[in-house]
Amino acid sequence: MDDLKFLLAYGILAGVLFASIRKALHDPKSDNIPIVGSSGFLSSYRDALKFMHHAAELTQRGYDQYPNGIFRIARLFRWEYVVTGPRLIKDIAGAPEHVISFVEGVAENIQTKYTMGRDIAANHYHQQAIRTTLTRNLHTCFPDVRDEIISAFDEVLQLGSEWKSVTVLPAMMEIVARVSNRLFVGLPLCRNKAYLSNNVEYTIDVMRSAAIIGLFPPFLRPLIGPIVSGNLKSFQAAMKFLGPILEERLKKEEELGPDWPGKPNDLISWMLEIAEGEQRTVNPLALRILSTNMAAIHTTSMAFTHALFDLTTHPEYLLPMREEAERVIKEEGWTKAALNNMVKIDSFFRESQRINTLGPLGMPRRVVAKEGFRFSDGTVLSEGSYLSIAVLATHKDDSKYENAATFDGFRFSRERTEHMEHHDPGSNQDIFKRQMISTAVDHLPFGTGKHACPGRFFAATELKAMMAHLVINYDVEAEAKGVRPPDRVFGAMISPNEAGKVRFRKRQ
Ligand code: HEM
Repeated sequence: MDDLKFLLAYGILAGVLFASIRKALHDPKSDNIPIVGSSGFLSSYRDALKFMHHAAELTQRGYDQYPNGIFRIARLFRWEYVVTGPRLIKDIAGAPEHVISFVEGVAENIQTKYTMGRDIAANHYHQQAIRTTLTRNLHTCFPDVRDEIISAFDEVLQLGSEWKSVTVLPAMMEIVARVSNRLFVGLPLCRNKAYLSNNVEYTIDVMRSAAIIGLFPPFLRPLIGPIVSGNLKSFQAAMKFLGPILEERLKKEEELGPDWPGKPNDLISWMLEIAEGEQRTVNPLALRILSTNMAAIHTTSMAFTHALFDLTTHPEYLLPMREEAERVIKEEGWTKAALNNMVKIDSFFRESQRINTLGPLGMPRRVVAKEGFRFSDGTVLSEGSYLSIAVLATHKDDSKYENAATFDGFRFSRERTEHMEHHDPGSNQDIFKRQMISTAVDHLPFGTGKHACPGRFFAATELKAMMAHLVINYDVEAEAKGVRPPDRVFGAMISPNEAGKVRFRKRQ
């Protein structure tokens, strides 16, 4: 459908649906939950449109008024219930899936049913493989990760001793896609440019289709969804690459058994160890490789890009991180365990993730229990309510972080050192809480609780190894001294500037 026809159809439908939207916005059980913005029908509709460009301001306004409670903001066809404060965040983090659903919350954002199919929402064995086998294999597979980082930096950045400007986000997307796929599908596919860019395209395809479907009221989505996202081109393209490999693996298992000699140690094998019945066929396996790429590539490359923009805006951090990386590698060599001792680099990422969240809101959920959900302060959200957490406002709260608005790259490594000096070194509990991978009610880049990102151990290993490689081997500086390329804001999503550049050169 071309754009004009699409807009026309949408305009007519919007008119017809006017009255039903009003009904959808009214929920008597939640009438006592304060509204940030307007409560009138037309004005709340205007607020919903405003949310697309001012989500962070609206959320911050709500957070300032209700720092330990729940407020609501109008979205196009529903209310968004925004939760703040440690007590209520804990309520969400600990709630079971059949009461407050992660899957249904995410489904609203990516329209899973139409963009990726019902099966992926119903069966999560790839997440189990990431949480267990992939994470356990990080030590063993670290030499592969390291090898891929070296060749990807060389081939993607193509640097010599002269300064060169590089557009950071696309370059990091390529490097991260390669390094991640070294563990997901192995060599040689992890270096196939067409396969890698198709993975990036798949995520964009899904997000674009989801955004269009989300413009329609829920009852029209079963009609519109398949038209908008039917047979995503990038899924068909991915099958060209993944199909033959998966067929080969399935054939080998059938002929030689599950532990055949020379079986690769990668995500395909780890998924096959868990998958049962129908899931042990090419399409479901390919969809899960794509879905893992979707969860991994954009998030990790955005985190590295933000960190690089932070580093070049605050160049005073470069030498201490270089000194740390060189010292640790000299003492321990390039191992996963050595990364644990790079506390400054770890702290730098934790701080960068604190300041640069994926959006003002996080941890999207939907209440699915028939009786609704009662928070520990007595507030009730009825079945069907969509909720999320004011992540960015929490991270920028001065009562939780000293000078919260200021980027302080070593705030967490300092806290860890101070803790070591003043406490029994045997009681390590609190120190670990300040690591990049540790989630908390006031530190939510990876979420917290039951659905906290299972890929964060891999992401941290990859990001820290990339940063150590970078500071040891390259000089890096801002394109314009002291200027950080401004973030891009799309509705409730914040991304580092995709055109932002920094300058690199190989160290002499
Ligand atoms: C810096 C990089 C990353 C960030 C910032 C990130 C962030 C997140 C967040 C915020 C969630 C949702 C948590 C919630 O709502 O409670 C999540 C879930 C998830 N992430 Fe990540 N992630 C990253 C890297 C990765 C990687 C590398 C993988 C795969 C290897 C991965 C796989 C997943 C999966 C499978 C889920 C769904 C978990 C579930 O259903 O319980 N992520 N991630």
